[in-house]
Amino acid sequence: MEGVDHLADERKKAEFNVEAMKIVWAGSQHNLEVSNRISKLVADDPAFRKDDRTMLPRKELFKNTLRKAAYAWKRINELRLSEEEASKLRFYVDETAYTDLHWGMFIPAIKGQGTDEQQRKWLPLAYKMQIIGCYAQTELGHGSNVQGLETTATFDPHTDEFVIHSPTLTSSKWWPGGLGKVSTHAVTYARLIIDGKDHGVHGFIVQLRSLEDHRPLPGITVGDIGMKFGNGAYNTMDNGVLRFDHVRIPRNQMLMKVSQVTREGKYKQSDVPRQLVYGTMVYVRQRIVADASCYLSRAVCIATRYSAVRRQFGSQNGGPETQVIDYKTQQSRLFPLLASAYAFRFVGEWLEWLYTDVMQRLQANDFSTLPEAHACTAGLKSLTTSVTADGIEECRKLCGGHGYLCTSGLPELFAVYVPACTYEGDNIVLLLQVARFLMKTVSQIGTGKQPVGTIAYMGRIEHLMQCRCNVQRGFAELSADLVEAAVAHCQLIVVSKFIEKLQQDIPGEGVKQQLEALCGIYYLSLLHKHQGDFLATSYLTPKQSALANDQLRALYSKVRPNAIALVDAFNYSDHFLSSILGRYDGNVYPKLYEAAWKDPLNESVVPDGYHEYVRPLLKQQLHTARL
Ligand SMILES: CCCCCCCC/C=C\CCCC(=O)SCCNC(=O)CCNC(=O)[C@H](O)C(C)(C)COP(=O)(O)OP(=O)(O)OC[C@H]1O[C@@H](n2cnc3c(N)ncnc32)[C@H](O)[C@@H]1OP(=O)(O)O
Ligand SMILES: Cc1cc2nc3c(=O)[nH]c(=O)nc-3n(C[C@H](O)[C@H](O)[C@H](O)COP(=O)(O)OP(=O)(O)OC[C@H]3O[C@@H](n4cnc5c(N)ncnc54)[C@H](O)[C@@H]3O)c2cc1C
Repeated sequence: MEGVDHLADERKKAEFNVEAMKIVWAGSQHNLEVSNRISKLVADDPAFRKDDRTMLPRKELFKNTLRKAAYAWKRINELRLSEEEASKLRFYVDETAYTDLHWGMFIPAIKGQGTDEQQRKWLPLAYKMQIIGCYAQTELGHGSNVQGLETTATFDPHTDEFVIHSPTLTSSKWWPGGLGKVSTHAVTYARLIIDGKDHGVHGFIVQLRSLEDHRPLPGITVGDIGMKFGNGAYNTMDNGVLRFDHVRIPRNQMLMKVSQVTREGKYKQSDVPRQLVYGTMVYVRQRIVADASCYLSRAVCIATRYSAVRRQFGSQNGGPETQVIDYKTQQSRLFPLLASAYAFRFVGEWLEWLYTDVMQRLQANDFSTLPEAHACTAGLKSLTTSVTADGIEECRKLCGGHGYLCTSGLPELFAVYVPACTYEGDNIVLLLQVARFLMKTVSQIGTGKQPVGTIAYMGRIEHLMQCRCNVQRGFAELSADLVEAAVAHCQLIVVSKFIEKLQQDIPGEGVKQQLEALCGIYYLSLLHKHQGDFLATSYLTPKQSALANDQLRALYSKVRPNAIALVDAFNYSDHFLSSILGRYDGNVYPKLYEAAWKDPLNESVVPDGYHEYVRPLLKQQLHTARL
């Protein structure tokens, strides 16, 4: 029934102030106000419709994305939105587009690695979208191994230019988002060669397409790499292939904050670590952690609301059947994901703080926290994206058969999200970086150096103090175990940041209690999952392990009446969720029924192809039957 809130009874059960929880989730009253305003602006505008996305053929889908991106930009200018509001608008438009890379990587790369002069020249053009840029690092042959990139940038002292070249097929740039069909410029990573000497990988601003007719400039071959996983999803993005045939760019288009090439062809390194060339990746990994909570919470919101609507078995004396959310098995799969969404929100907030702190230190030439920032961004990116991708798929299963329909919103959410486990650093490769950092720390503890920050706890572990560890020896052989250690380290960060959040003043009736319950679910479910490790290492006795499990079940019961309100606190509009199963009003069945009839296959009663391919079969059966 239209207008009826089928989840009203569930909402009445809430034992906390949902509006106050919305503020906690948003980060502040101000953030909540901006989110409300901008999400409504997008939801109310039919130009941002997205319910047909999974049905559109690629070319139409892509053109539609271009239209939406242009329209979003028009609205941003008409309404004079601030940078914060504009980025919220792109978030609520909820369609992966070339603009993500322009704002998310091209501009940050110039800001982070360009000199003041370079920033003055390029940023105003980019901010006004008079040029559109992408981040062209990965090649056909190498993605993870950045030092293995093959594209060359050879300095020509006669003309004061770099010659950008793709010497092999495997050196073709491959994957950069926005490159395939739209970008006019790319921050391109290439090996710097001066006088035959290879100085390693550096960033260069290279124009790819004419600003007049959008054709590739001489020496440039560029296109899209083809369809990707799922319908709609990441296919709104033009991930591209790019080859250079001795393309010349002026010397001042090498990004020169970290190192410089002089007019005479001298290579000079600033007094900063060369790893700052990787700075854009650190920035984006930090953003990806913040995003993980958004994706996971969307899936959890859909699965929680639907689990309260869906009933199976358990009818007593002709009464209603049991809501599937009341099954302990459903709770034990769903509530740890609900808790994870909140946990990732808070660790994302903390990581943003850590990143800002590192940036401020770098300004003051203090590079001491860079390795920790690299380990935290790499490790948390890996942990949160893996859990989120698996969590979205679990939410699909929690919704039974209907979860498999595109109208549930879950298949597209999974398809668009799952590459986050690969892009911006393959998750295993990133965990190996964390493992390396941990092993280095162990070796330093042995020499008496006290670890600080997120590794301070290692200084309190007695047996680590006796360790004499060489990072290289045995590392490869033990890498699978070291990856597990890296995950455990990252989980510890997530748990400790959740606990630190609870130590803050959190206003709103019952809000803190709910967060305490969720925090308990987060760490107790981890403890339960890994109880074998805890028992094997005697960190827990079997009795303690059993008690922890009892406590976990008790927390599920505590959260159960609050579950719907806890997902309402994410404050997602029906437009943003784009899911019949996750509708705010829970009016699932009539809407599923209605939507089925809107499928293009149902436009005609007899399908195209019937007369060619089905009718002859039936005729043949009639003939056989007569025989
Ligand atoms: C609103 C904004 C939202 C933006 C969101 C946009 C989303 C758009 C969606 C998708 C975009 C996707 C874009 C991409 O995928 S871009 C390509 C990303 N590529 C990668 O991530 C490659 C992964 N590989 C690497 O990062 C590295 O090469 C490495 C694997 C980490 C290191 O390899 P290697 O062992 O060869 O190391 P090096 O010799 O290069 O360096 C050794 C020392 O440096 C330290 N290190 C490495 N990386 C960093 C870093 N980033 N920062 C600081 N320090 C770093 C490393 O630990 C070594 O240190 P040590 O002390 O041990 O010597
Ligand atoms: C949707 C999408 C968007 C992207 N956007 C961009 C972009 O805008 N710009 C850009 O430059 N790039 C982009 N990329 C590329 C992306 O960054 C790389 O694909 C990613 O860094 C992984 O590198 P790879 O493909 O070389 O994987 P590989 O390293 O080849 O990984 C293959 C397998 O090998 C394993 N492996 C690799 N090295 C090791 C090791 N040392 N030890 C153990 N196992 C190892 C990995 O775990 C994985 O299982 C994008 C990729 C995708 C999927």
